[in-house]
Amino acid sequence: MGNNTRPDSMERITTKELADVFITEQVKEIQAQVGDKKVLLALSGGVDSSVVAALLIKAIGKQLVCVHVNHGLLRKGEPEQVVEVFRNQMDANLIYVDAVERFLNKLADVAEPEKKRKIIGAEFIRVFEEEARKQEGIEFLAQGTIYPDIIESDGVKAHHNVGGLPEDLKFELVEPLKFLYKDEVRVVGKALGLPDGMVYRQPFPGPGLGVRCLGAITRERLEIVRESDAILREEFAKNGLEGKVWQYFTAVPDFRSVGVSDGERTFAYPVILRAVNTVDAMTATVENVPFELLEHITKRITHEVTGVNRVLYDLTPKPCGTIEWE
Ligand SMILES: Nc1ncnc2c1ncn2[C@@H]1O[C@H](COP(=O)(O)OP(=O)(O)OP(=O)(O)O)[C@@H](O)[C@H]1O
Repeated sequence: MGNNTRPDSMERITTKELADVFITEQVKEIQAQVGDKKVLLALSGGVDSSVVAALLIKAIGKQLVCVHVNHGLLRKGEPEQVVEVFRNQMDANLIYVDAVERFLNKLADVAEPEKKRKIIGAEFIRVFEEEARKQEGIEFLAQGTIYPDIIESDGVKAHHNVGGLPEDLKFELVEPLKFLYKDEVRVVGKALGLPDGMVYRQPFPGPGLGVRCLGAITRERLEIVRESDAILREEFAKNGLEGKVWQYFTAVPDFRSVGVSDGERTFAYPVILRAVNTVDAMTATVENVPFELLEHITKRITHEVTGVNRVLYDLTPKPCGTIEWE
């Protein structure tokens, strides 16, 4: 597994120049490690795996096989962005797996949050394993392990990422970011030419929108979560809150309430807005979003998203709430 301690001499990567030096070094190391063999990577479109992908494309081009799984729980526009950036712009070897039906069928009628998370995690490994078995001659698995992942696991565990693959698919690991902190990963990503929307993306839970579509997931409510989240993100970006607020999203409960629209009774879902700031995710405070902006977002969501008749703003800090609802 190699050494897992960041060398004391390693300078913090804060500028493009430092990032370029890191990239040049890593390209050489990756080429030396991999030779002419093939490398597999699960590419979520999140910062870590995207930066690993861009680095490996630079080092070994089409010897890298990226697998992106659309499990139906990604944010609006995300799968399309992965295809656009990696397949169209970087000419990567990208396998796009449409597994939406498969995941949603498995999740039907499952309301318990931990059970939902387990199903999503297990199904992800199964889909990834199937794709891995279709490939010939893979010898390496690239992972977006970063230094906090190693610190959190005391350097003992190889990593949380695509752990869980069966024994016969235990490839040698390629982990070029394993000594970097998140801010350094972003600087490297920018130097590699990844779009800002990818490099500065806010944290997104592994099970995706699945834990924001509260209770048993339905296609109707999942669409409400996705569309309302897109409106919230658009408005935060327009109003200078993107990059300022640590995390913001919408959640949709599994009950409806009575409302009125054009003189007619409605019976529709509420959308909960959440916007929080934190340093270490152990505690969090609620962002003081201007009231007029909350009103504007409420108006847009209730007018533009079908099946919604109320919008609520979650004022709960952590503790006693958690950041996510499930
Ligand atoms: N939909 C997906 N398609 C392909 N790979 C995925 C997908 N979701 C997660 N992964 C893989 O699992 C890893 C861990 O996912 P997790 O959601 O915990 O994000 P992370 O550790 O913040 O990494 P990232 O920033 O790359 O998303 C990712 O780095 C990626 O390799």
